[in-house]
Amino acid sequence: MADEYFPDGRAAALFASPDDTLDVFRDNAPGRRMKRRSSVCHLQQVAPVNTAKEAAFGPRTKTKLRSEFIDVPGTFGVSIEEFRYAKWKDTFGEDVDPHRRDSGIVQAKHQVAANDRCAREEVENRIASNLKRRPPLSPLSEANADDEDEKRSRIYSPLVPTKDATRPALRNSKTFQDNIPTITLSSDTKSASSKEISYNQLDDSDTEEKLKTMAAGREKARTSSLSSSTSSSTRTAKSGGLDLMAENNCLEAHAMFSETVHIGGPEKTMVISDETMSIKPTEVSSNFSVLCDPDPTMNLTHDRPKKTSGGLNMVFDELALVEESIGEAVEVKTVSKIKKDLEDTRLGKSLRTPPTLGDEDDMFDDELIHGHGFGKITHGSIVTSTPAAGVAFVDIESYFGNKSEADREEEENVVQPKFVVPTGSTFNKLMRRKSQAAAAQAQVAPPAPPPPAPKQVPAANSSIDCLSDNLGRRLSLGADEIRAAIVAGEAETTGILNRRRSEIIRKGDINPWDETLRRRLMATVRAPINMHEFQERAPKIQANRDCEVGGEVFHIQTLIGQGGYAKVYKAVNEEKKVVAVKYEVPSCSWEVYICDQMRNRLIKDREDRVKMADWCIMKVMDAYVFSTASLLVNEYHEYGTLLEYANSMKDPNWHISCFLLTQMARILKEVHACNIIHGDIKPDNFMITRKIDPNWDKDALMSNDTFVVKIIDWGRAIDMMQLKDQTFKGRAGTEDFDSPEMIDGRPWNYQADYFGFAATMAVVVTAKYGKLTGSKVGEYSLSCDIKRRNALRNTIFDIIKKFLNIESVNTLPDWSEAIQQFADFWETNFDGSSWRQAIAKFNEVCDLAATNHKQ
Ligand SMILES: Nc1ncnc2c1ncn2[C@@H]1O[C@H](COP(=O)(O)OP(=O)(O)OP(=O)(O)O)[C@@H](O)[C@H]1O
Repeated sequence: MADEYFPDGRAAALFASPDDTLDVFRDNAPGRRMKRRSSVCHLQQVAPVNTAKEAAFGPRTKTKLRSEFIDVPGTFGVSIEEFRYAKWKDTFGEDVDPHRRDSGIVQAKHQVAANDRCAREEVENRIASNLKRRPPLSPLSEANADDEDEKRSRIYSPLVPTKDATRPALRNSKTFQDNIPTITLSSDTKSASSKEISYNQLDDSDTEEKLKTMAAGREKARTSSLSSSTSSSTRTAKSGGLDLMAENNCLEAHAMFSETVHIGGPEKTMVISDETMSIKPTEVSSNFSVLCDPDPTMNLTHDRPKKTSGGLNMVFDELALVEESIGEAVEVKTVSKIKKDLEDTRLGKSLRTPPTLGDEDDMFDDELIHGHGFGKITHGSIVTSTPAAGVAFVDIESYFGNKSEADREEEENVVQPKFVVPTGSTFNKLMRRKSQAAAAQAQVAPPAPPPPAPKQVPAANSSIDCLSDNLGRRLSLGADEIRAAIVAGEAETTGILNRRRSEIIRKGDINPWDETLRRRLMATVRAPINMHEFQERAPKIQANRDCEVGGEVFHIQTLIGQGGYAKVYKAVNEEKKVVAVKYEVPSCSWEVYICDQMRNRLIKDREDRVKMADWCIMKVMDAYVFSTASLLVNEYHEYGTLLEYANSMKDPNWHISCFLLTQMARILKEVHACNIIHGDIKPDNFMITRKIDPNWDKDALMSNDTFVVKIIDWGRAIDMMQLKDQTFKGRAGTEDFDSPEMIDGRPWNYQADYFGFAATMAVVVTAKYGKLTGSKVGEYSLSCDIKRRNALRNTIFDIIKKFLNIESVNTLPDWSEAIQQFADFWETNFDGSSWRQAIAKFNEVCDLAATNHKQ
């Protein structure tokens, strides 16, 4: 192509290194995701085009390198290695050694010797012959070179140079120059040692000259590099197997800094972390999140592998499979295609194939052999909002430094269990809620006698066994504690047993949380600008420690929340701003995507919605997505969640309830209008963002300037934009927040949020979870004890009834009607002085929460 487009022979000058050629295929078209990840391209993508005079990188931009090379329009000439190195130096307030600006390890000048020229010729011949041998690559396949296989075959540099990275180059003395052995590098690593390497060194003046020309522009730089017959490229060679950096006497630097090193065949990936280096085969990991159905009629044997906490709440049921119907006709073409693909994936006996219960033995054998998916659950699988597919297995407990169940049991054999079950009511709350670390802190429960030791629990009861495991997964409590609670009669088992049959996603039905589906949907839009992806393992995170991610240092202060899927820490960033860092295992780029989409769709063509987006929708400031976990940096909200508010405010004035519920309904109306189902609406997923201004009056109810709640936790959201009218079957997964449709096994989509809203209303007004009653549409209700004196009582009951008894996906209630009901009531019954009293009380509770969170 180069020859075709540059017939005057300039091609050789323009494409001096293989990476230059790769740049040609860079797919940077607007609206498309950046595919190519060579260092330069990556930099081009991440570096903002800076039209201002000020350097654009980071708060403490001291590194000249940035302003010279990165912060210029077009941004060429600096490798990611240098950028990382510069950032690393910057954390110590240091600049980059000018001698190292070019390749990182450039040393004394090397006079080009005759044998160097020969070596270069040989190298070029080799490239030419390699190119001839290989079938021509289409531009498209080059552009897609960032696909999974290609990624696996790369090695990524550590974020900071290893300790060896700063040692001087091995060959830098003048005397050495005369005796330089000549070795030619080849992609054939086996024979590489027998080949000759050509060393090509630059001296300081050369480096300076190069820096200038690079800053002046790529074209000039290339021309000058041709004339001086030296290459300033530090970028890595790929397909041709040649890395011209070898010419720069940087072989060792390459190994340490290079973003990509190929070793052996494509099946081998060398992963370099900060301290370790291991070679592991490509892992195709699948986690289809299959749970054990607690139904004893499933004939599960007791010697089956024991499950511990983790996994997701989907059960494949053999009866359902027999009477399987493929679900509803899918109208949208993309949906049917996706659906077919998903089915193919399953039927194609891939690792994602959910085993039927009829093949249960095989299923276990198979997975134990392969050591993935279901087999993983036996080791204590991951609880996640995102069904984990394609990620290496990570035991969340050990990841967070907790003990495995096996370890615990071993310990229990030696020491008597000492955990204390809190009193009934508090414990039952614990059983129902997952995310209440902060609330729990505030409540000091009196100790109760220890429950019977887990060993004494009749293990033969598979139903209870499985049930406890299900609870363990759902509620993030230790299975032992739950089992003990069940034996002690403290756990609510009936409701769960009743709901058992709905824990099914039948073969052929779309799983809205399927990772493949999510990836396809994500691939249709550009990646969120604030998402930074890394192939390395995530750094561990601990309170009172600093944590460096993507060149940014956070001082982690305390754990402020722990959900089933993540731990949330309060942290301080480099700008001394307090932030919330959500550490999720495995990594969840979906939440970043959906927040980004939600915001974009909300404000699209609607300037007036920006405020609402800012106040009401979780905004991910930065997302660091690693291979094992993700860190989402969000604004920190000191006033806690609606759950904490409800706990502190037992009998709230109707004004404040009406104010909060109306805001929730208004937000959800917009969420649905953006074709997004949140999927996990509950009081602990609404953060209180600010106190209520005592000057706000009657019109505050419907104003766009008075929002005080924000929806967080979008990990279970469903993007209906492309799944238009699609329905699902199966449970959403949060105990007490599964809608009647899920329980009945009826098709659902937006009903999940209607029910979540109804259940949240009950908590906000009564500080208790309502229990779902009734067994068919028309009869469903929530048993919640709203005080008779609460003037809003009837309105709330009316809305609950409507939202719980939705005939079908085609008769979804209108949010506007519910909002209007609240507004009408407010209008008729508003009393200024009660409202002000209610505000004072609300603000008091906020202050209390803020004080608690500070401690
Ligand atoms: N930005 C924030 N500021 C303050 N606290 C927060 C913030 N984000 C989350 N939290 C706290 O952490 C808890 C858990 O967060 P989140 O719901 O995102 O995690 P999760 O693991 O997805 O939870 P769940 O199991 O409820 O789905 C929240 O309920 C809240 O108490």
